[in-house]
This record gives sequence, structure tokens and C-alpha cells, in this order.
Amino acid sequence: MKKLTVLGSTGSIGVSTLEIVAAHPDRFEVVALTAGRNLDLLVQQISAFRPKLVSVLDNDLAAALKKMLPPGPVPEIMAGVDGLIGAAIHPDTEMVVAAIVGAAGLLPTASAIRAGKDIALANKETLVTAGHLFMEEVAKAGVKLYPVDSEHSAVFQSIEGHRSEDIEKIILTASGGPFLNTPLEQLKKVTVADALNHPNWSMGRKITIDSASMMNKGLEVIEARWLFDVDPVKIDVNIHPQSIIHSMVEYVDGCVIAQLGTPDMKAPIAYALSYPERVSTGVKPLDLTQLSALTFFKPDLEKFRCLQLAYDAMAAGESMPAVMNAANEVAVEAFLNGKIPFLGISELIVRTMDSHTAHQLSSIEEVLSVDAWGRAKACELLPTL
Ligand SMILES: NC(=O)C1=CN([C@@H]2O[C@H](COP(=O)(O)OP(=O)(O)OC[C@H]3O[C@@H](n4cnc5c(N)ncnc54)[C@H](OP(=O)(O)O)[C@@H]3O)[C@@H](O)[C@H]2O)C=CC1
Ligand SMILES: CC(=O)[C@@H](O)[C@H](O)COP(=O)(O)O
Ligand SMILES: [Mn+2]
Repeated sequence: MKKLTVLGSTGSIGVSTLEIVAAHPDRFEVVALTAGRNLDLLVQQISAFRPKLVSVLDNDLAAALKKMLPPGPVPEIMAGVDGLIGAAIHPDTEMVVAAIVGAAGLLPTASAIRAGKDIALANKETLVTAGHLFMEEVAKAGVKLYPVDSEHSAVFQSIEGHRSEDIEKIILTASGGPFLNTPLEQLKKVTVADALNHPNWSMGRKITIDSASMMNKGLEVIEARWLFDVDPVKIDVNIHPQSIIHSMVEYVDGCVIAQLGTPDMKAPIAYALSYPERVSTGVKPLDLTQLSALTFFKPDLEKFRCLQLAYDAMAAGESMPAVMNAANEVAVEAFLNGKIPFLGISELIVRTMDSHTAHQLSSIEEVLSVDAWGRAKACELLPTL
């Protein structure tokens, strides 16, 4: 029986994780759940999974939750960062599913690693902002870090049994999002609803906008760089609009190993939870005879400026990816709230990165202060757009 904490249980990844847990009650048990504001869903999850501890965004929400609890055993209720950390380091927990969105996931994930918990990592922002420090913490604590992100799960599955020195290239696939065939000129006028209309994946709002701008793929290149300890020049991005091949690894002998499947996050989540075993997921099996074509081409870096910005941030290194990530989080929120147009996202990131001189980061606490700086700078620059 694997005992789990799910950070971000009310989100898209959190809900899919709990579907896997519910399907395998003999394998997985929930110890702790954390939510942000979605108390109604959290109450349903408490009723179904009977966690020992739950946490919500703040004390007001915790007080409201106490009045909504279902009949039965009463969980410990916590709030804020203390609650996230409490859930992450709960003594009964063996594995933490890191499924909070954004840099808010950094501290609880770091705390879980330091407490010796294995990690199923969905929260890519942790590796984008502080990849080298996280990988050092993972090595120091001797814990396992399993990728949940579909591309990284595909790479993980394609490198098993192979020597890292035999890798020629990692090829991350990208759907191209809803604007793959939209001319740059028309991107000036796209709406929030247009950007949230991802062709292949059903996901949370922030990552869906990141997919539309292709910042998601930029974040994933940085994520792969740290997760698989590869030189960034060995990481390619191929647009693959069908999202059937989830990523590939090319070896020095010219062989390419890929992982394929119906686009459904339950598959990579289940593999991270049950590794090295495989469990049923309910994911629709792939019928290759029903696919008309699998196509691939290079991304347009002028149109998808955010992908180029991620390459620039990775090249600058040190604190720059954390600043880029912070500016992106502010920009996506502003776009979703109707404060800036879609192309304002990349513009705000450029202006924030231009205001920053990269410097070395030697602790996760320093990363948090750079993240705060990046957010404050991006907010200050918002009216200049
Ligand atoms: N969705 C997907 O298919 C994929 C997601 N990922 C990554 O996984 C992570 C989660 O994505 P996704 O599930 O889509 O996101 P969602 O927005 O659907 O869910 C986010 C979760 O985090 C909670 N949350 C948000 N902000 C805070 C905060 N400040 N403090 C505490 N909790 C918070 C939310 O609570 P509430 O809703 O209750 O307010 C919710 O439970 C992201 O990093 C994303 O990039 C990676 C690959 C695929
Ligand atoms: C499901 C998943 O892993 C997402 O990160 C997905 O990759 C988004 O699709 P894009 O390829 O459009 O970014
Ligand atoms: Mn992905």
C-alpha cells in the first residue's frame, strides 16, 4: 500500500490522480490533501478518501471548511504555506504528488524532498525556477523523483535500460496548441476562450494558456534539461499536432525510441505512482489503424516568441529562468483577467527579463526571493503594455 499526499488535489492533475487512487484501493491510500479555494470539491474528496490532514489556501477558508465537513472522522485542518508543508512532510506519507500550479509549489516540494518523500512531479515550475537546486536536494535526500508531465514521462519510459552517454537527442513533442494555424497578425485579437480551447488536452487554465503561447514547451525544455541531466543543445522540440507520440529519445546508433498513447494524463500519473509496475488506468487504448497520419515539423519561433524566451532564459541561466517564470505567471493571470491581450504575455516577459541581471542562486529560499522580485517587477511593468 503506497501512502500519498496530493498537493493540489482539486486541480486537473489532482483529480486524475485521485481517479487512479480510487480505481486501486488495494495499492494506494491518501494521507493528506491540499486545495486552494475549491472547498466543495475538497469536501467530496474528504468524504471519498478520508485523509488524516487537509489544507486550504488561508485561515478564512479553513474556518469555512470546518463548517462543511462530511459526517465521519474529522481530518486535521491546516492553512497556507504551513498547511502545504504539513501535508508534504506528514510522517505517514511515502510519496508526494506535486500538482500545485506555479511557483507556489516550490517550498512544499522542497520540504517533501528534505523529509525523505518520493515525488511524483507535475509542477514543472519547480524545475524551471530552481532545477539544479532541486536535483541536488533529491540526490542528497536519496529520494526518487518520477515525472508526471506527459513528455517527460515519455522520455523516462524511453530511456529505461539505456546509458545516458548513448543519448544523441531528446525530442519533445508539442501539439502547437489552439493557435498552431493562426497567423501572427491574428494573434493580436484572440480571446481568452480561444486560448483556452486546447485541441488535445483537458488541463488547468494556466497550463492551457502556456500551451497556447508555447511557453509550456519552453518550460518543458528546461524541465527536461534538469530531469535528465542533458546538455540543452541535445533537446529538440517537434510540433506534432496529434499528441499521440508523447516524446522520443534518439540514440547514437540512429535508433529512436518513442512512447505513444491516447492523450490522457491518467497514464503518466499512474506510471509515476506505481513505477516500476503498471496498473490499469481506463485510458482508451490506441487504435493505430484509426489514425490518418502522425505529422511533425519545426516550431515557428517568431510567432511563438515565448518558446524563444525560454531558450534565452535557459542560456542566461542562474536566476533568469525564475524571473521569466514569475513574469509568465503574472502575464497569464493578467491575460485571463482581461487586462492584457494575448501577445502582451510575451511582451511583459521580455520587459521583465530585460530589467533583470542574472545572478547565482544557491538556495531554494533565494529562488523564492527572485520569484518575488520577478512578480513585483512584472506587476510594475503591466501598465506600460
Ligand atoms: N493539467 C495537466 O494535464 C498537466 C499539468 N501539469 C502541471 O501540473 C501542475 C498543475 O496543473 P493543473 O492540475 O492543470 O492545475 P490546476 O489549476 O487545475 O490545479 C492547481 C491546483 O493547485 C491549487 N492551487 C493553486 N494555487 C495554489 C496556491 N497558491 N496555494 C495552494 N494551492 C494552490 C488549486 O486549488 P483550487 O483549485 O482549490 O483553488 C488546484 O488544486 C502545473 O504545474 C502544470 O504545469 C503538467 C502536465 C500536464
Ligand atoms: C499533458 C501535458 O503534458 C501538457 O504539458 C501538454 O504537453 C500540453 O500540450 P502542448 O504540447 O500543447 O504544450
Ligand atoms: Mn507536458
